Amino acid sequence: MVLNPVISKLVGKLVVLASASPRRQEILRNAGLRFEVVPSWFKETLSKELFKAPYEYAVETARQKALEVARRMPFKHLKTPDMVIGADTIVTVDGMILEKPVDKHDAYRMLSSLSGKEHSVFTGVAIVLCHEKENEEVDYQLIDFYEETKVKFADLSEDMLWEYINSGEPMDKAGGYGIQALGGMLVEYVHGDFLNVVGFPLNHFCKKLDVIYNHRFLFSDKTSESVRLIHNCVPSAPELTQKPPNAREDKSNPSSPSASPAHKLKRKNGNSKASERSWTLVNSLSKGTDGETKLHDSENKSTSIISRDEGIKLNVTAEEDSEPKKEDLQRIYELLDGFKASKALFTASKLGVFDLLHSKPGLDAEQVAQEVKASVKGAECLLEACVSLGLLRTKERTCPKPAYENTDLATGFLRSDAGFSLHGYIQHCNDTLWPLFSHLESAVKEGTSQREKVKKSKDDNSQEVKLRFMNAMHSSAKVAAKAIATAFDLSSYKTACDLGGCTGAMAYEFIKVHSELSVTVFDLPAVVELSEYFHPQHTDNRVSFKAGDFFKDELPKADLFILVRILHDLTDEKLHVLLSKIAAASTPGCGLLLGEIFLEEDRSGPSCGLLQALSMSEGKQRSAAEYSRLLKRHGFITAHVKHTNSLLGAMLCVKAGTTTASPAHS
Ligand SMILES: O=c1[nH]cc([C@@H]2O[C@H](COP(=O)(O)OP(=O)(O)OP(=O)(O)O)[C@@H](O)[C@H]2O)c(=O)[nH]1
Repeated sequence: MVLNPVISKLVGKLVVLASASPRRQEILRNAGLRFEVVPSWFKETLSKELFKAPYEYAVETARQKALEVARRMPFKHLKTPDMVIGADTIVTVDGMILEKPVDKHDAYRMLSSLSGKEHSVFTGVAIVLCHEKENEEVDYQLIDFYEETKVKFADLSEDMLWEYINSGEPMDKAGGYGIQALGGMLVEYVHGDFLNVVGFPLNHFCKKLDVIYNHRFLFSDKTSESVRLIHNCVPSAPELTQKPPNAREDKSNPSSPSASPAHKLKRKNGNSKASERSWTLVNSLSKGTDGETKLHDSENKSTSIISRDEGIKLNVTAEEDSEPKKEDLQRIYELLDGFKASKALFTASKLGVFDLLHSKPGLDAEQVAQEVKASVKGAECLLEACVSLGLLRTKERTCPKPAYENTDLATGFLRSDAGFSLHGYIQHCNDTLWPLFSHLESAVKEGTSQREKVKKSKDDNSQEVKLRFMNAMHSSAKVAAKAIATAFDLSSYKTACDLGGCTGAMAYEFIKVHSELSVTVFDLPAVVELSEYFHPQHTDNRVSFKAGDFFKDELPKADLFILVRILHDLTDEKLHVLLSKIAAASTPGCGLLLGEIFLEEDRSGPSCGLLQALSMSEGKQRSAAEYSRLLKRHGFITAHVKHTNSLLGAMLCVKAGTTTASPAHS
């Protein structure tokens, strides 16, 4: 086996790592593999006593992790990966399976059981190969394996143990240690693959790839014994989480895997950290009616009920006066204080603090106060708050008064003349969104936007107000423009029309990255008139502006229509009016490129989209699949969806019909 050719077989394929483990990502990245990370939502709830050997448990967990992602992606991400890789690492000692400790005491229990002894580390790996069939169904083929490494720990004194535990390192690691870091100091010897202990057996994986690709038994030969069509062979996770009717708990034997209730339980169940914790101290387990399993946690005095198909349904806590957890309190206070942080940012931006400290870094509070015409006390508080928010930092100097300067964040985004300045958008947040949100309670009760309640000043229609709004749109468009413009290969398109393109921020970025493209910005006459304030110094005649109303007027001819942050503002009704006009102006093969915040399919996030919806006057936030369905009704078939580095996702759709242009995925 030669490594590089093996990895290079995967070039151009959509390889997905179904793991949140940073170590797995690093191991594979260092090996030169290009992949996307989609952490698995599989809840590690398999009953350990169902498996004859510990490695079977690790392999089955790895399979379920990978399959969950392989099954989810065509629906959630609207793309089918070529390969999904899942892994699960466990440690076994004295017949017990150790996973990641749930708290310091659990870590102590694990590490003291490893002290002075040899133990085994197993990593189960599952490779799921996805084959899309013509009818859009997907066939899955599964290859799995495991690797064992023996590790011997030195005798660990109590002091050593606690010092290590207090370093925090054990908490997200199988067996409670990280061999690659401080944990390496506890180890006397390693027999076998070191990377297997860290979380991924790279060598064995490459050998498997070699077999898959170089021996050509997989993609071409579906009858191979090594390949399994998963619906024939893999029990679903709920089946595996049930105890067999005759399974007995051997509580008398401490080495029996079933003796420790923690082994039967998963730490990852439930959505919240609170429910994760309540799993960990469970110390009795009883079978209820209707296939429910009840878990009694005597220490936390709580009962959790697991149903056959749903995982945890309920978590009833009997006593509520226990110490609140620090992270929970922190999270709540972060939310409570969110508005204060926003307002501190708005104020510092409005007073010009970031511009001032860019031109004169190292001023103290008194000097800043003088320059921005504020009180010394007020400036001092504001500057300190900005330091705590990571927007400013204090410069080291001998003088007793702290001297302030911008952090990279402020330099990059908060200066009014920064390339990606959000100054205009911050002003919009302060002047328009902030007052709207102060009426949120009525907005929610009445189900209407509160725009008319926000006091209108008589010059609301003034040029200055319009320019301020355009500036806000301009700054947020500039930040997202590159990600949208480069999301797909658009080389087959020569003319584009950016509908509602405002100042042309998007259009100028598009022509920068697509040398053959010309873009017409189509917007309302008042917008087009003011857009010249925003044109770059050296305008390019590949960008032109056309005034019109896209609901009423004829649209310019183009072979690519661009709609960035337009559709979420429209009701379904208006959206159909606009889409039918675009469809009428498009010929088969024409593209429609959407830039929007795409909600999760279950509408559980992202919060930036859901929070924005709270102040929207009409329209609604939608998921990529929803947009895709709406566009399909107008003959646009979704070609690709891309989750970009910016807040916006990108979706490229193509007008159906006989076509000459066929855009490729970049
Ligand atoms: O010496 C080390 N041993 C183990 C680890 C890390 O431990 C975890 C094992 O946990 P698991 O297999 O359940 O994987 P997760 O981290 O939960 O990620 P998934 O999303 O894949 O479930 C793993 O991260 C190892 O890397 C270590 O770092 N050093």
